[in-house]
Amino acid sequence: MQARAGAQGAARLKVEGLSLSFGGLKALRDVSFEVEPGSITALIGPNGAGKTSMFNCISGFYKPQAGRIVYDGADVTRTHPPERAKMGFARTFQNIALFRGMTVLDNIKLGRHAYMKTNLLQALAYWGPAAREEMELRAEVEQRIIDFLEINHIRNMPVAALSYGLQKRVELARALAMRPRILLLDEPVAGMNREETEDMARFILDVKEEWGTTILMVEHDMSMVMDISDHVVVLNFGEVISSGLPHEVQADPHVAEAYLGSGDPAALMARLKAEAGAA
Ligand SMILES: Nc1ncnc2c1ncn2[C@@H]1O[C@H](COP(=O)(O)OP(=O)(O)OP(=O)(O)O)[C@@H](O)[C@H]1O
Repeated sequence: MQARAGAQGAARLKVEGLSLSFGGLKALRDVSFEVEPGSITALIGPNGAGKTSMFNCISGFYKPQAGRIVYDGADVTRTHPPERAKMGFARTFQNIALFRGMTVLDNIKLGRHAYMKTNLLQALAYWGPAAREEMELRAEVEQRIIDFLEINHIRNMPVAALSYGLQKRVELARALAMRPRILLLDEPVAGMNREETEDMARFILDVKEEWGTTILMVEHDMSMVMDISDHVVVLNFGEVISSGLPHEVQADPHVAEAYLGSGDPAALMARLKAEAGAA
């Protein structure tokens, strides 16, 4: 399949007994879960549950005091973010991290180049045809991503001129340009209206289905999480309190308790759906 050629095979991620403290505060306590290759796994939980801390451990920004992060069988716990990027990790950020004055296309190109040690012009001069082939392949992948995410019409526009929803889409494009084996999405639909949320949910599903990429996302929009996830992990006060299929987690009284302070799953879903509808 043409689109699948952009990805390099889905990765399996295992988090084993991870603990992280900030001084006396335990942000994560003995957290374990697994992200199956080619799945969409959602990490959810109330504010302060430890989701961002977990994400930062997985992408290498935080070093946990205990536990391991195992990527396709290799312990990557102590590796730095650029090394993880080379291994196939790519992420988006809660607050969009794009170069606002630059065009969409240049931002997408930077996603790839940021992690290259060699300056591209030098590479061209010294390696000649091999480097040119790599550049051509990269341009082809970039164009495929632009077509895939339906952003061809804005490719030469500066990011600052785009709507919030489109900026989030460009961030996804930039992450995809790294040809990731695992994509980490930090609140991909936060701040979006309903239509933008539905578009983004469709693109995330398409990335999984057409590229076969493993996806782990942190997200507060419960109806979107329940619609597109294969597996949901729930954190509360730094601990995993539930995990399973979306409908299993939805029916788990521990989850309702954590969000609502009551053990009534039906009341929880009614509230979360109302919140999603109001967004
Ligand atoms: N850099 C930090 N220094 C000190 N404490 C921190 C730091 N980052 C997070 N914490 C604390 O760790 C706990 C977990 O926070 P974290 O941001 O991981 O939760 P979260 O689930 O992502 O929350 P939210 O949904 O509000 O983003 C919180 O009590 C938070 O105050």
